[in-house]
Amino acid sequence: MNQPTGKKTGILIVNLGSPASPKTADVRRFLREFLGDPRVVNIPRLIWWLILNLFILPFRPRKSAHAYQSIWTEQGSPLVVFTRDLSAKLKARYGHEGLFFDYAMRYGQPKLSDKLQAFKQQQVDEIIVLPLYPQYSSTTTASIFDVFAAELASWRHIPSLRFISDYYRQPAYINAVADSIRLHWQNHGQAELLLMSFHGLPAKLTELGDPYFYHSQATALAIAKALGLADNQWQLVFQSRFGRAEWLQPYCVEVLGNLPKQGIKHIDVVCPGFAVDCLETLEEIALTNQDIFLQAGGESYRYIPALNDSDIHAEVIFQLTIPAQ
Ligand SMILES: C=CC1=C(C)c2cc3[nH]c(cc4nc(cc5[nH]c(cc1n2)c(C)c5CCC(=O)O)C(CCC(=O)O)=C4C)c(C)c3C=C
Ligand SMILES: [Fe+2]
Ligand SMILES: [Fe+2]
Repeated sequence: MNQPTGKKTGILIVNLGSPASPKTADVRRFLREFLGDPRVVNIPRLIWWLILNLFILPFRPRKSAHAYQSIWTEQGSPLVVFTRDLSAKLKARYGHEGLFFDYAMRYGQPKLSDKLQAFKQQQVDEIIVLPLYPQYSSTTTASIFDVFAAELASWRHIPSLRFISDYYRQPAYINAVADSIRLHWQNHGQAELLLMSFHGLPAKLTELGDPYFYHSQATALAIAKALGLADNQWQLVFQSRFGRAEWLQPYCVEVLGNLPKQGIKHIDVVCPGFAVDCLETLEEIALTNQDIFLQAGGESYRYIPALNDSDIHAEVIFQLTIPAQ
C-alpha cells in the first residue's frame, strides 16, 4: 500500500449536493443555485433567468420539498450523509499523515472551495478530485471542474493536480455494481428483468458532444456482461426528465408503464449512475416509479441500493484515486 514518502496528497470526492433542509425556502435556495448553473441549463441567460424566476422557482420548490421530506433522515439528506460517511470510511481505512480524504458538494454545503483551501493549509503536494459521477456529463462533471478551476485561479502555488473525469470503464466499479446485484439476487431471488436506470439529460447535448449517453450504454452493457445476462434479461432506461424538451430515451416511466402489457411483471431496478442513494433513487425510483409499475399491472418491483458507504465502495474509490508514488 501507499507508504508515507514525505509527500502529501489530498483526495476530494465531490457530489451534487442537497438543500440545507427539506423546507420549501431551503429547497428554493438550492434549486436557484443548481438550475442557475449554465452547465446544467444552457440556454441564453436572460431567457432562462425569466423562466426560472417566473415559472420554476415560485412552484417547483414546494413540490420538491415534499419529495425531499419523504426521504430525509435524522442525520440529513441521504446524498450528503452517504457521501460524508463514505469519506469518513476512506479516511479511517486508507488515510495517513501523507494521505488526506475529504468530501464536498457542488451545490450547497460543504463547499468545494473550502475543502481545497483546507488542503492548501495542509500544504499538500498533490490534489486529486473525483466527481462521484461514473459517467461524464457536461452538466455534472464539467460543472465541478469549473468550480475547481475557479478556486485554483487565485492560488500562487499550484500543486500537482488530477481530475478524474469518469470511471464507468473501471473494472473495480463495474464488478462492485455487478456483485451488489448478485448479492441482491441471492437474498431475494432474480426477477424476470433487470432495469438499469440512469439520470437523463436533454437529448441535444449528445449531438453537441456530451458523451454521457455512450458512457451510460457502455456501463449497462458491461454490467450485463459481468452478470452473464442475455439481451432479453435487462434494459437500459433514463429517468428524472425535467421540462418539456426531448431527453435521452427510452424514458423510465414509459417503459415501466409498458412492461406489464408485454408480460413482464417482476423486475429489479438498479441505478448504476448514482454512487450513493439520493432523492432521484429513493423517492423517484423506489417510491414513485414503483407505483407506476404496480398500477400498470406489475406484480413485484425491487430497488437495488447504490454502493453508498459500503466497504466495497471505499475500496473502489481508493483504487480509482490511488496516488502516484
Ligand atoms: C436541467 C435539469 C437537470 C439536468 C440536466 C440534470 C442532470 C443530472 N443530474 C444528476 C444527478 C442528480 N440530480 C438530482 C436532483 C435534481 N436534478 C434536477 C435537474 C437536472 N439534473 C433537479 C431539478 C433536481 C432536484 C430535485 C427536483 O426538484 O427534482 C440529484 C439528487 C440530489 C439530492 O439532494 O438527493 C442527483 C444525484 C445527474 C447524474 C445528471 C446528469 C448526468
Ligand atoms: Fe439531476
Ligand atoms: Fe427527479
